[in-house]
Amino acid sequence: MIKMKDVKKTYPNGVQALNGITIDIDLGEFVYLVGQSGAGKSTFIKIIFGDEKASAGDVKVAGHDLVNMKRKEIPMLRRDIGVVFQDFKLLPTMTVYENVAFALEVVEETPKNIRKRVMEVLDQVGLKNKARFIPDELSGGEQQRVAIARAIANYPKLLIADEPTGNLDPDTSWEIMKILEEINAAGTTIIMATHSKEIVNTIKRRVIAIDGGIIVRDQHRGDYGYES
Ligand SMILES: Nc1ncnc2c1ncn2[C@@H]1O[C@H](COP(=O)(O)OP(=O)(O)OP(=O)(O)O)[C@@H](O)[C@H]1O
Repeated sequence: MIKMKDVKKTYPNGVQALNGITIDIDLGEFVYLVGQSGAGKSTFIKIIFGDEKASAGDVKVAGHDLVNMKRKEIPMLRRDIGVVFQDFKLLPTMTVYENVAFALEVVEETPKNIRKRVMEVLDQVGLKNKARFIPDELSGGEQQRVAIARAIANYPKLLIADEPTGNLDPDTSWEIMKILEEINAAGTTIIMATHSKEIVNTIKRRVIAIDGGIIVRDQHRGDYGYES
């Protein structure tokens, strides 16, 4: 699903955020990405969904060659990847329904299929009854569930979550984790950057630790390994 070889990233200001990352992540895996602030987690994630380009090395994601990819090909890559952020990034003037439908309209799904699929994913995240609400009328956990529904609406092979529970209280965080586990159990590969020691040490999965732009640990059913 993801194959990186000696990937480096130097930002225009000279910061070397990634210093030689080599990694294989298989279809269906659930991977935590851990590391201190500034370690390079977000940069790693941005390279995977084509938000930043590697300065050197090879990057293959869901069959796409990201190094030789042209900008106009990025939408094709994004069809295979759903992304969820710490701050939800919902469109504030649109309803829950419209936020999710939007993700399907841009890939030119038919109106009939959009209606069916939006209600299906809202049901999956337990928010069918809030379809007409706007984001401001929802709790943080509910907003994150809408963001997850939007991210999976187009059946992505890969779901990337950059600190999805970072703004949520512990109970709500466990609800979000339950949903992510269900999505993974249905076959979607998940990569989740997190600072939550409790989550990583409780729901045991592969742990990739990044420090100073390199992978310092890659452990099957690993621990968080830092003080939170
Ligand atoms: N757009 C950018 N331009 C220049 N430097 C950047 C940019 N984005 C990140 N950096 C730098 O690259 C390094 C890695 O940052 P990155 O955001 O990948 O870390 P992180 O592990 O995700 O941190 P956090 O846990 O705080 O989100 C840091 O030194 C950061 O300042």
